[in-house]
Amino acid sequence: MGAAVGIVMGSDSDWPVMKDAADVLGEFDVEVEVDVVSAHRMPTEMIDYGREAAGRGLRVIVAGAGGAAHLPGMLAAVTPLPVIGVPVPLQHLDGMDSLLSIVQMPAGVPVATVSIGGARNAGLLAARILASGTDDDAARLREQMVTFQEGLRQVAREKGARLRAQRSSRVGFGA
Ligand SMILES: Nc1c(C(=O)O)ncn1[C@@H]1O[C@H](COP(=O)(O)O)[C@@H](O)[C@H]1O
Repeated sequence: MGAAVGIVMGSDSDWPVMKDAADVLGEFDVEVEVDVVSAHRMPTEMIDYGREAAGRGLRVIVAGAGGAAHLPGMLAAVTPLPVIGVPVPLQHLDGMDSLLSIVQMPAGVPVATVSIGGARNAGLLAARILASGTDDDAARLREQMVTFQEGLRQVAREKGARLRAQRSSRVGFGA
């Protein structure tokens, strides 16, 4: 089977952030494709990518960009697929510029925006979208997601236990 999720970014300089989306989807055995597609620097290829994505078998697009981040919104304008936008922090403005560029979409053109640098959550959201289907693969993904959530719960419980143990071992004033 071909890739179910397309992970694209405005530049290869976004990869250290965007890699987290590919990694977590790998943990869920979801096939991905990765590429650089820039709305600003290669507008015609970007439009082609968005227009052809569904026909090529992709089911979700994760798009990351920094600064004036038009890529996720422009892809959402030309594809019927769900688009998840990842604001990539650059040296200036800490990613707030990118966050606002991605999140403030006009009515009718939704982009599911994650936090600044939140590519791992973007990958997890893509997995959840795939898991909402009615096919066998969706059922497998749902099961895997429940196991993953159980792992999170376990880690949080251990954090609480550590904190409680730390406090109970302290004696004296201010403990
Ligand atoms: N925001 C966009 C778009 C776009 O939205 O089309 N294309 C490139 N970029 C961003 O420019 C930043 C700097 O890129 P370079 O490192 O290549 O100079 C990257 O974060 C990229 O996502």
